[in-house]
Amino acid sequence: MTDEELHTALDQAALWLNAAERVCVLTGAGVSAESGVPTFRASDGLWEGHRIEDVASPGGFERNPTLVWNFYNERRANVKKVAPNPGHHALVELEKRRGDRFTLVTQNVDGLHQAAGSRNVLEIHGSLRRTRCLGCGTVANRELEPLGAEPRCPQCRGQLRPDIVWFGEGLPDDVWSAAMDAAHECHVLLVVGTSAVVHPAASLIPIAKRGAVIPAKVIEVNLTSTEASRYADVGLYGPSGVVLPKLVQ
Ligand SMILES: CC(C)NC(=O)[C@H](Cc1c[nH]c2ccccc12)NC(=O)[C@H](CCCC/N=C(/NCCC(=O)O)S[C@H]1O[C@H](COP(=O)(O)OP(=O)(O)OC[C@H]2O[C@@H](n3cnc4c(N)ncnc43)[C@H](O)[C@@H]2O)[C@@H](O)[C@H]1O)NC(=O)OCc1ccccc1
Ligand SMILES: [Zn+2]
Repeated sequence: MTDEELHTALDQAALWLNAAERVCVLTGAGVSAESGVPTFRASDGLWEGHRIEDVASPGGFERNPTLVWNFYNERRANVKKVAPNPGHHALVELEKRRGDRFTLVTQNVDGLHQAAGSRNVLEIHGSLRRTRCLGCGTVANRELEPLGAEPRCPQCRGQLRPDIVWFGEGLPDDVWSAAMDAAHECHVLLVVGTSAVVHPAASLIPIAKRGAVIPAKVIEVNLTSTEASRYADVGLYGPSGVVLPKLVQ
């Protein structure tokens, strides 16, 4: 996208954003790429030669919990080394201007939105920072402290798993229904750094497009066109760490 084209698209997007009463944002791995968190696509969906769907799945955990915990401990250790980027901070600024008429729905489990200062964040795929006990069900915030290959529950010594939504698992009802409501009621949906391939997360885009009262304006921010592009009213193609600060300035 030429600078001229990006400039024109930014003007249009800013107009819709400023006119919108309710704003919803959907983010994916791309918003954290400039912080040094690898995206799924960047690794061709593979980790150490394993298809991510195999590692990030209940079956994978049953077969080899140590392998799965190594996968997540490696990602926890990496997130501990990185910081939010200007894209995360721009979304914090956007929320400040909107207060409770702003909802940030993220597919990311890295917690970088909250680390940047975002408040109304819906983690529809869970978080690297939480564990869930398969014995007593306790969900605990363990931040990014090292957890070892097979962590046990401090309460009941039960087996712990990451509090993350794996492939083939349903999303947490309360968080998912809040996300659907936010998409349904928004006037602008900002879709940032997602390939929009994974479901049901990607279905938030057509939900917003249908809209409760009026169809939402969909603004896509990505390095390239995606499965979401057919719903986009305007596309801002460039690194989100560069484009988002321009959009909210
Ligand atoms: C692969 C896909 C086709 N498969 C699915 O969607 C499956 C199956 C399925 C269900 N319904 C369907 C309908 C159609 C087809 C398939 C399905 N869905 C499920 O299994 C879901 C669960 C899905 C959630 C899985 N967990 C994740 N994450 C946590 C784990 C973990 O993280 O370890 S999904 C995970 O992958 C997805 C990766 O996508 P992105 O984040 O978009 O990242 P990606 O790398 O793909 O793209 C990055 C983008 O950024 C851009 N980019 C890069 N750098 C930048 C930059 N600098 N700036 C801007 N943009 C940038 C790139 O261009 C690119 O576009 C995210 O959602 C992420 O959270 N569960 C379920 O259906 O359960 C049933 C059920 C229902 C009810 C009750 C019981 C059971
Ligand atoms: Zn327990």
